[in-house]
Amino acid sequence: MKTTADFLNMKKDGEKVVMLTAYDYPTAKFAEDSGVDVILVGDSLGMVVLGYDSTVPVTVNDMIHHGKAVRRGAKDTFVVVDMPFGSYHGSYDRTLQDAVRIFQETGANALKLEGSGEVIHVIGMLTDTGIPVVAHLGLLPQHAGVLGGYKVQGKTAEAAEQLISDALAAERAGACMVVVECVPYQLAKKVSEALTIPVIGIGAGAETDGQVLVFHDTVQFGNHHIPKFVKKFSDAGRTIHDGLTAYVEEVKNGSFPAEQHRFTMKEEELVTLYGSGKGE
Ligand SMILES: Nc1nc(=O)c2c([nH]1)NC[C@@H]1CN(c3ccc(C(=O)N[C@@H](CCC(=O)O)C(=O)O)cc3)CN21
Ligand SMILES: CC(C)C(=O)C(=O)O
Ligand SMILES: [Mg+2]
Repeated sequence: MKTTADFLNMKKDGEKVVMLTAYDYPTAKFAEDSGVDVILVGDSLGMVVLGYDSTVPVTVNDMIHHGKAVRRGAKDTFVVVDMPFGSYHGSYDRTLQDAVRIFQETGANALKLEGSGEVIHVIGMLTDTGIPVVAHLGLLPQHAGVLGGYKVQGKTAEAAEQLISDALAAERAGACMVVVECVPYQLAKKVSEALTIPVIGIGAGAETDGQVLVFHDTVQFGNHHIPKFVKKFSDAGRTIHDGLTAYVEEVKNGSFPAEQHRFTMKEEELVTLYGSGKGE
């Protein structure tokens, strides 16, 4: 299992950190077997596996349910779990209670929080408690309602400067990693150069310390909208569709199940059952 210290060294050595989302046991196993460095149990699960049209309806219990399955599937991979909408903006006590629950019950190695401002204090508070924290800046999907949709962030010099200072503040507060989502590549590069901790990009170009993608986008699992910044590395959706239409067709036309898919009763049992050797 890699540690936060290993990720710092990877950045120093110029080795990219590969992060991928997973939400269940088999996907976590695939991710671990493929050599992914960090698995993110993203609240994007609300959209790609629960069918909501944003991440806002996702609950602490949802994150725990999926986080536990991922942990069981990837025992040797660093697992980060997203804190869901509204779970870290209330009182200190409630935030700590939710964070401790997610961290203890899932066995995650770190929690991820979207935003800056007040969230910087929360990063410090959780780090002081002993919970490693990944910061998430740029496009904040939990703020889509306020931001007016999923739009590229940090496009003006002023917004870019703000994002750099937010990233520095997150690092000072103790964050072990930063995810920057949907920002111009020139800004992502500047942020990566400004920080000691690894900066993981999504829709942020190639000049970050690592990349993260949503599993269902990477392998085209499902017929959801796939953002422009995604490369489709395989076509699982097509493979699954082809397999299932063949299944339907073969049941309908009687070619499945075949002889090798059935069980047979012995001749003497058939004699007892039917009084003759004919079970057919
Ligand atoms: N399937 C999936 N993939 C993701 O990467 C993802 C989620 N869901 N859900 C949570 C957030 C939301 N994210 C998104 C979703 C859509 C766009 C998108 O459609 N962006 C536009 C560009 C918008 C612009 O030009 O300002 C695009 O065409 O890609 C971006 C990020 C990233 N995360
Ligand atoms: C898009 C990534 C960074 C994320 O937060 C998620 O999958 O929820
Ligand atoms: Mg998320």
